[in-house]
Amino acid sequence: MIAAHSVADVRAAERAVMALLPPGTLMHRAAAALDVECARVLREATGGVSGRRAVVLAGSGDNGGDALLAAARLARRGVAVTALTTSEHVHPEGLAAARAAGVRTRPWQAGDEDVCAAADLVLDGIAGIGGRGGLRPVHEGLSALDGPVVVAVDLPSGLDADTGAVTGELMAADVTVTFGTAKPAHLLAPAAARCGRLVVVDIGTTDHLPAPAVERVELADVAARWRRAAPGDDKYSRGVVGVVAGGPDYTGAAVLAVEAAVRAGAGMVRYLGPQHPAELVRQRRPEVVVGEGRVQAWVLGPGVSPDDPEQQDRIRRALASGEPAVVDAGALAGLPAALGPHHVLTPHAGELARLLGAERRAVEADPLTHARRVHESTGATVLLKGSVTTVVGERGVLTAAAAPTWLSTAGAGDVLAGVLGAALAARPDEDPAQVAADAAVLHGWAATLASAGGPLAALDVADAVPAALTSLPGWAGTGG
Ligand SMILES: NC(=O)C1=CN([C@@H]2O[C@H](COP(=O)(O)OP(=O)(O)OC[C@H]3O[C@@H](n4cnc5c(N)ncnc54)[C@H](O)[C@@H]3O)[C@@H](O)[C@H]2O)[C@@H](O)CC1
Ligand SMILES: Nc1ncnc2c1ncn2[C@@H]1O[C@H](COP(=O)(O)OP(=O)(O)O)[C@@H](O)[C@H]1O
Ligand SMILES: [K+]
Repeated sequence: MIAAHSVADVRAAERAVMALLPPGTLMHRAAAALDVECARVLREATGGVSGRRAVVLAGSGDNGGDALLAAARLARRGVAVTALTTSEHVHPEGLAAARAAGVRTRPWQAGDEDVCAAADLVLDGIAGIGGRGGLRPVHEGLSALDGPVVVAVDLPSGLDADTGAVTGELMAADVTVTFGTAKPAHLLAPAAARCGRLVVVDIGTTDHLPAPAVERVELADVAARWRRAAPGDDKYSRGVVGVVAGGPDYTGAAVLAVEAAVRAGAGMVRYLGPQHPAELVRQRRPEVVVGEGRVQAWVLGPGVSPDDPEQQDRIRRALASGEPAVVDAGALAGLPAALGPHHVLTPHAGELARLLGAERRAVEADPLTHARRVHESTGATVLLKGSVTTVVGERGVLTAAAAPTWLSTAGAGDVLAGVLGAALAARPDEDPAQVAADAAVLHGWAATLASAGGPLAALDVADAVPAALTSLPGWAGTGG
């Protein structure tokens, strides 16, 4: 798990530690880590450090102070450093240290993108956790910078650290060096993709940080939590999944959701739907029972039309049953007023936008804020799909990343719904958001195996789930 803390919590932890240390200690720790990372990156990119050219961009806040102190250290290693200040007021001690070490310093001027482009490395210290709104117009040209390695101090300047919203131009980083803990923007879409490799540096604040605001679930976490079949189990205790999916138009969604639930370890799968998809489901998976009966969790909506009265009636009854449910695709169309955290809504950005009456583009620019809005207005757990999947539940925010981009293929969402249904049925007493994030991580890992770097078919993702489970790091050591 990678933990990220809110700006308010980071500032409080830094205040607590600073009260115990000589002034400037934390900034010097940050600068020392930046210096080491910049030297590493320069060596990787150019084969050396001394004699290489670096441009350091330094803004008005402490982020600029970190950058200037790092500039001084790099200059002492023999790097030719130019510091361009982007504000009239920059950290005085940092500026003095940089000048004393031989750094050339001057204010940023129009056209300085070219100076940056000619460098081996650019260190972005324009703004950190106090920044937002994207690069200022005068620096916007940096968004097209091509050539030098870019290292961001704390985060690419202009990102909103708490939400990961991208509301303007940014200079994407190859490496981001952050202090004390990750910030939500490092883990959330769309910001995470602009941060490059993330390096979290311990500056002594760890013991002063509360519970994280956002957690990224990793493969080892899934291995530790995924429910195994135990000697005392029978098919009912392992969890029966009821699938209401498919219709006259979308028969395949039923097959995909059912296949995924079976492969993810459901004790039994019941299918409810019209005759044609039911026949296809039976052909593909003779294990499935067609018809009503008791279930431990529901998968509702893949391939269901909003105008299909029989399927919509089954969905309504399932939502009112009190059992946990995955609420996907056609089940998102007419949500009842009474939803709870055991209902896991699984929209993609377009579906979430429709739920809110918002623009899809607005959701994509700030997925967390929009997912949170749906969680707050419905009471349901919200799993928003995308290159990073964001889960908002009662106890906080979880993310699943690292799915291959080839997963953006028709039917992949139906497979996720089935995997999640099996997990909810098997883990009835756990936080549904945690279960949902685990399912999304497993789904992404199964896609990685199915893809092997190339195109994949959604059904292959479902079929890769058992191998994905057994290849999780720590699976064997944790009872599998
Ligand atoms: N407090 C501490 O002791 C520590 C702070 N650290 C550094 O301090 C930073 C936070 O410092 P600050 O609170 O001064 O905040 P920033 O350094 O992020 O600066 C905020 C200022 O930047 C300007 N700004 C905001 N958005 C901008 C944009 N889009 N473009 C250009 N300028 C913009 C505004 O004038 C704002 O007041 C962290 O990101 C980290 O780099 C580190 O040194 C670790 C220890
Ligand atoms: N760019 C991407 N990189 C990685 N995974 C993605 C990307 N875009 C979408 N996904 C994942 O692919 C799946 C697509 O689901 P969905 O949009 O519901 O498709 P469908 O409705 O066709 O089944 C989701 O699990 C989503 O998180
Ligand atoms: K920065």
